[in-house]
Amino acid sequence: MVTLTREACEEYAQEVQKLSTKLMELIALSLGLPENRFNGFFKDQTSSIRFNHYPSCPIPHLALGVGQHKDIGVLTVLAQDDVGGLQVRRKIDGEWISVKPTPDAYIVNVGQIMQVWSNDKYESVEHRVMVNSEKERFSIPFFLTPAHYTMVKPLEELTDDQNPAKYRACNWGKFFITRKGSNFRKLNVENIQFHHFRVSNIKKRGGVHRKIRHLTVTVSRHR
Ligand SMILES: O=C(O)CCC(=O)C(=O)O
Ligand SMILES: [Fe+2]
Repeated sequence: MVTLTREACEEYAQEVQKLSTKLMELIALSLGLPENRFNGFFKDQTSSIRFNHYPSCPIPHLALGVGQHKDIGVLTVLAQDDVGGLQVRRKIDGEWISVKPTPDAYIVNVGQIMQVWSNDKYESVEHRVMVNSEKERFSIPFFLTPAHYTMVKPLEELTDDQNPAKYRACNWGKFFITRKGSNFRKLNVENIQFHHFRVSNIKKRGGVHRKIRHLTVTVSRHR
């Protein structure tokens, strides 16, 4: 039995938000942008935290952990215990690769908004969670998402004639509401995705960009 107080959750949210701001500054620099380039998007951010509990199951492959998906936000900062179960999909062969839990480390997933902002320079990774046959598992993802009024589109500094925008603009608030409202209702229909806003028929020009899909960040935790 785990007891969480509101104060502990709020304090945790504030700290992980600060970490996310720092990560966004580093990502901005990695894209050749000013350190504070993303700050404005998060003034009225809609970020959220989820507390996941995965009970054990003697027949894990018949149990639903979390089905395959790509996170839709900007970044996900995931704290997990030492049980394991998170798997990422290797793009070249579609193989599911287990992410071994590293003590005192977060898993940072690139979300689809980051993919759009960077015009595919960063790429969101598909992942899923398998449950464990003996042990229950806990994880706490922090989903960094921008203000609801943000129009999500490739940053102008990262596009030009040689490298045109690969996505049309999309209002984050509307996208989120549409997705939430349709979730799990129509299992045979793909939920709204950012790739639906991809501009079709863009000719590939120039070289292949290096894709950055998955980061592991080690942080010291206050005990
Ligand atoms: O529990 C995990 O390791 C990941 C959960 C997840 O992918 C999600 O909540 O989006
Ligand atoms: Fe996820």
